[in-house]
Amino acid sequence: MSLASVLPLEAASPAYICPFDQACSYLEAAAKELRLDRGIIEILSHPRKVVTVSVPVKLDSGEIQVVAGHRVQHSDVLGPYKGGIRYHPAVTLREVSALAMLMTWKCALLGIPYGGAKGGIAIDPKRYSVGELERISRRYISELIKDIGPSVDIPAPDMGTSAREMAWMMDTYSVNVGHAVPGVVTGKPLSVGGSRGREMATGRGAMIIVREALADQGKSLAGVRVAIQGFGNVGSAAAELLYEAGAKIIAVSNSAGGVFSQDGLDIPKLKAYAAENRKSIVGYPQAVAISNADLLTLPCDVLIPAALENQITEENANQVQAQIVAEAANGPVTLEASLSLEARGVTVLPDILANAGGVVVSYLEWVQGLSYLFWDEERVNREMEHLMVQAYHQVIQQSKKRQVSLRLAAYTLGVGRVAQALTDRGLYP
Ligand SMILES: NC(=O)C1=CN([C@@H]2O[C@H](COP(=O)(O)OP(=O)(O)OC[C@H]3O[C@@H](n4cnc5c(N)ncnc54)[C@H](OP(=O)(O)O)[C@@H]3O)[C@@H](O)[C@H]2O)C=CC1
Ligand SMILES: O=C(O)CCC(=O)C(=O)O
Repeated sequence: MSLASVLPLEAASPAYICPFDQACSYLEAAAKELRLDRGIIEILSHPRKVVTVSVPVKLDSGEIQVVAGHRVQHSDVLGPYKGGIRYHPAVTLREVSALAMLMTWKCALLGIPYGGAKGGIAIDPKRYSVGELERISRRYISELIKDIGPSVDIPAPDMGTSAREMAWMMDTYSVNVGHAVPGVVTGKPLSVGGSRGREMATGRGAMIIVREALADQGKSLAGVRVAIQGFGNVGSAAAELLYEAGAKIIAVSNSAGGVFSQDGLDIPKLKAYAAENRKSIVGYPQAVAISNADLLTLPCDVLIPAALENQITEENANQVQAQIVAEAANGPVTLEASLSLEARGVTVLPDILANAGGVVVSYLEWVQGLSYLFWDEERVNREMEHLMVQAYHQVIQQSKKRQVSLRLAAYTLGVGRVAQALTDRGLYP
């Protein structure tokens, strides 16, 4: 039985690519390669717990609106559930379920003692005031109070959320239980027990993985031409760090479109422009305007999709000109597109590896909080880099040993570790 029979069907256009079906296909492929028992696959293809809550919010106008909030806990075989909370209009239960499953494999691949979860609310945060977002965040977490906790399920930021929302959530949880519980969320501001380095962590992790992949091809970051889709937390941090390392960032984009410069964008100037223009990069004077679709097919060495799922599909995969595609977003390349890119010799660095820097520093934040001892940024970055480089080499080794793609190598490692723990714990009926 697949989850399709458990999750309600959501509005589907003919072009709809179900993220949960994609996630299950990856699981199936890894399980086949590992010759896993059907019973184990059955367990792992179902989230352990799916919670949907109604979140009533009083808008500034006085009107009451009710939005749906989800939290999907895929697996806690290796430790507490872990994963971000997304605020985006396209959030669906199937998407959140897929992202929760990816978190399970990501944490296992990186060797951090967590399971996988994800949360989401189908709102466009740009359409709400700060006060409304605070009320939504607090009510959502109040509704989930019995399902989360520092040793149960630890949320973190994802698209549309940041340290600000994590502080509200930490406060709401703490007030509910009667004492401060910083460990209930990660990605918090430093003032309430956040970790140095968390804000840049996902982008930094992506930069490290790209650097390692280039090194394997006898190249360095210096002078490499990079295009980045998405200029939010992940995309802008990756752009900044790659720029500092000497790469030429020739294009970046956000939901409104992109900017391109043949000679490379001045990323600090572009960030300053975005800060002055309510995060918008559109209209940046020292570049040419391009569309998101154009960005993906630019001639460049490295393409970093750092926004939404399903951006590179069967439709445009054969137009991608980059030699390396680093999935800083979750699920930006579909299964079919991945196969098509790999068949052309393009290196696809899979999401559960390329964007794991965020959850690794979340783990380091949690460890620091639990031990009441906070590190300087240099130490946080060093510990993160160690885990990222180690995972990268494990994936490369696995890929060579099994003669499979990097994605399948990463999945076999993640899925294999969870399956092993499941069997050792005796949870396999
Ligand atoms: N934050 C984290 O620590 C982690 C995030 N990720 C993944 O990285 C991705 C990005 O997350 P994050 O940077 O945190 O999110 P943010 O909300 O900070 O930024 C998202 C960026 O994507 C842009 N965007 C949205 N829709 C589109 C579109 N249709 N085309 C092009 N760009 C678009 C946004 O543009 P605009 O500002 O105009 O809306 C914004 O620039 C997600 O897939 C997330 O799951 C993975 C691991 C950890
Ligand atoms: O930092 C975390 O705990 C989770 C980050 C996340 O949601 C992700 O890696 O997709």
